[in-house]
Amino acid sequence: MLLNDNSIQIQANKSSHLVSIALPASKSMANRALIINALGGNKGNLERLSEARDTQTMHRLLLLNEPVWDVLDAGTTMRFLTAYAGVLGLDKTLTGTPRMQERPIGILVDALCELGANISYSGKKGYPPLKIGAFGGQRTDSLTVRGDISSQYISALLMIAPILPRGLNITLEGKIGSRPYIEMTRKVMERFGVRTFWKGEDSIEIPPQTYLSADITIERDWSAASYWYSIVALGDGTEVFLEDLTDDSIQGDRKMADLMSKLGVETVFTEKGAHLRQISHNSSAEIDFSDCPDIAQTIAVICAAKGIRCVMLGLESLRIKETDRIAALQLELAKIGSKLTETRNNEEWILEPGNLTKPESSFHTYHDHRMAMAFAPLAWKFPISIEDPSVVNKSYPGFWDDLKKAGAIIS
Ligand SMILES: O=C(O)C1=C[C@@H](OP(=O)(O)O)[C@@H](O)[C@H](O)C1
Ligand SMILES: C=C(OP(=O)(O)O)C(=O)O
Repeated sequence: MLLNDNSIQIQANKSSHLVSIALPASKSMANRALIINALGGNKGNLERLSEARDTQTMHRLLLLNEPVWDVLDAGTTMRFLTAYAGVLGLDKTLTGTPRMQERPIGILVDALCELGANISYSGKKGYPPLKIGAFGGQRTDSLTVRGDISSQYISALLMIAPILPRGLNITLEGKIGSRPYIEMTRKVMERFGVRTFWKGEDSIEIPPQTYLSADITIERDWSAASYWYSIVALGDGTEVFLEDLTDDSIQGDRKMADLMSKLGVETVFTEKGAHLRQISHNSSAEIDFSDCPDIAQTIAVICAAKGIRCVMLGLESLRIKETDRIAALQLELAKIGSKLTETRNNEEWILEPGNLTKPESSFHTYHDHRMAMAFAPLAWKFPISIEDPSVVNKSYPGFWDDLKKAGAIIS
């Protein structure tokens, strides 16, 4: 489907049926595999690379011998390429969308410069665009980095660490958010023959090592799966089979299956994938999203639409993603009568569901793929319209076509 319109109308067919969906591959896993494979001389074989724009951009830029790398709106691509170009001493300007230029990167740049990289800011200090130059040789083998802003800085440092002559010791300071993404990085590194070691709770040692060649199949995306849990939860009678989605995933968003067992969806894993079916749900929930920030929007909409009061914790990082996701949720949830209120300064938010009797039906997406996909399942409750549908291309370009397979009429 060509997606150039400013908005689409969606009306769901509510008859009971089973739909089988091939989710896109995980852009997080794919972007790690691409960087690591490049650091190892591109000897590995990566199967099922994600069609997500973030991954396509990473792939293209790594092959592109040009002075300017434009990552568009891809956070991992920006952070991972900064570390990659920084330690390889590539002469590059790294830039991105206006929003990317508001997403902080100072913690990573400071760490890389301490290590010996030559990186300066072309615009505002602490933010892209960045100008990268020659690597001045390794100046230290230990760094202390804040863990409470973005785990992507830590993943970026982890991946370049083994190629440093003296290796690296990274000590993390403060609360560590998105920890499963750090573990995903360690696991993908391990598939390429490189070992890293936790020294206590907050310190990781990476001895100097060589990345080996590896054949890797990228896992299906658990963050993308979350929208199908929502469709099953809201679409009484719709059952979904998610092909090749695995129980023993390296993705933290695998947690969706456990959370949804209390919020109205049962998961049965088979050799071929995951079967989702609606079950009864609790009337309230308390969920900490520190480990899985990308499914917060999906769950907020599910709770709002099913009348579940939800205490939401660990949402701090949402303010610096593709948009300020807390502000965006507050505005859009209000249209369906729900209130999201901050109760403890930056620590706890309460979602009070309203009733869906007179909902507004037109939703803004704020350049954020997850706003579009989190609100789309509401079409299984009432006809809706979603602004800027092509925003989904960042992680899930086939989303609207898959929705049609599930009986949605999209115009
Ligand atoms: O490393 C990754 O692949 C990601 C880490 C998370 O970001 P933060 O670490 O900034 O929370 C997540 O929100 C993002 O979608 C992908
Ligand atoms: C936050 C996200 O991505 P990134 O930070 O890589 O832009 C996301 O996909 O939800």
